[in-house]
Amino acid sequence: MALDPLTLLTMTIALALAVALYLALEWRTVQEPALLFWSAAFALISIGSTLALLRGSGLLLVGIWFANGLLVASHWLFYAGVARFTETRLGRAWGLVLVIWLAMLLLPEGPQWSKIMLVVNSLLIALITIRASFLLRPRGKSLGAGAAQLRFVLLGHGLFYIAKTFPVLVPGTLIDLAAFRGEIIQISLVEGVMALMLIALSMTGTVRYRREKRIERLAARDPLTAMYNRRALEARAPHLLDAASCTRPGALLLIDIDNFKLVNDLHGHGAGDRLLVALGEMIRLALPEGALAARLGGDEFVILLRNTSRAQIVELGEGLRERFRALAAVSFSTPQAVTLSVGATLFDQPPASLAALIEQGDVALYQSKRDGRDSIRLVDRTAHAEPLAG
Ligand SMILES: Nc1nc2c(ncn2[C@@H]2O[C@H](COP(=O)(O)OP(=O)(O)OP(=O)(O)O)[C@@H](O)[C@H]2O)c(=O)[nH]1
Repeated sequence: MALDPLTLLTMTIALALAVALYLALEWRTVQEPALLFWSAAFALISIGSTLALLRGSGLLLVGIWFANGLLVASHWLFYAGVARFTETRLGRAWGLVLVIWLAMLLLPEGPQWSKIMLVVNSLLIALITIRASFLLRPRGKSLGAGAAQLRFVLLGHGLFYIAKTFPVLVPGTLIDLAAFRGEIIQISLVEGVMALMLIALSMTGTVRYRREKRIERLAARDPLTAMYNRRALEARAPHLLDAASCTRPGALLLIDIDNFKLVNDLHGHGAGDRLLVALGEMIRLALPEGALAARLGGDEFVILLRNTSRAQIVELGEGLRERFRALAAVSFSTPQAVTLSVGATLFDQPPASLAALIEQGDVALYQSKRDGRDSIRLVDRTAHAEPLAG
């Protein structure tokens, strides 16, 4: 069954309106501004297609030139949305597209002008759409699977609009925008309906993918220090722990603030929070390449090292201990010094689990606390273990 242009146009109006509403609702949940641009773009397509119905009543300026112009404007909004999504600045030159569109409102009617209108319109849409697809190319960090889909859908849509200009330029091709007749119009409408669905699907996919990644990132982080939390460490540790061997031992450093409660009690919880953030930053800056760090909770932090040695553990632990002691001393006055205790364990066999390793670290940490705090205790569990170091 062949669908006539009017039926296709009516389908376009309904579909574009539904997509505009859907994207607006999606925006309410996701709060991604690109969705608002895209929703407005689909609303414009719906308005433009409704106006296009008026050409049958002889309202050619509104029904053809203005309606087709809205199609250009809607693609421009697609592009603005993609620019927002990819955090790209829109150049001023892109405003020219709207100027050309306004200028086209002045075109007189007639089949020849229909052709010129169609070519200029198509090239503008192709330019905008291909540029939008270009913005979605992978750069450094991936924009995700949804963005890759959107990129190819927009590219295909742009190439279709370029291809559309070729038959228009062949002498004798029938294009009568006023009577709404001709094969190109028919093909354009079918492509339009398909593109509407594909673009809308890939747009929501793009935004949802980013949202899921953001939620994943947030779920992996401790909100105060932005370090990995225990769950994130558990997910990432096995890779590092399994790499331990006699020639490439691994280590865990369990770090706990001494007398931290005094900071909270005497200077307020906010001061305690600032100290935790400062320690997190200190750890982050001291972290060797390939190491992992996390805040386990409260005032307890952990570092996992790969391919390390006793000397490296002591150097790292002592460095942190000294810097933290100096920082706490100048920041807060307390009856007892606010310092760091570090319990470390060196291993050359993959441990049974991260929890088991943390338990071993706890034993060393307890020794430090019991012996007066402000120190590092190391338990060497390698085959060539030397006596405990202090
Ligand atoms: N400011 C702040 N305090 C916290 C946070 N989480 C836990 N705490 C506090 O950290 C303190 C940790 O307690 P402990 O480790 O037993 O106290 P401590 O004074 O460091 O004692 P030692 O470790 O034995 O030296 C408690 O007072 C908790 O209320 C947080 O996110 N922010």
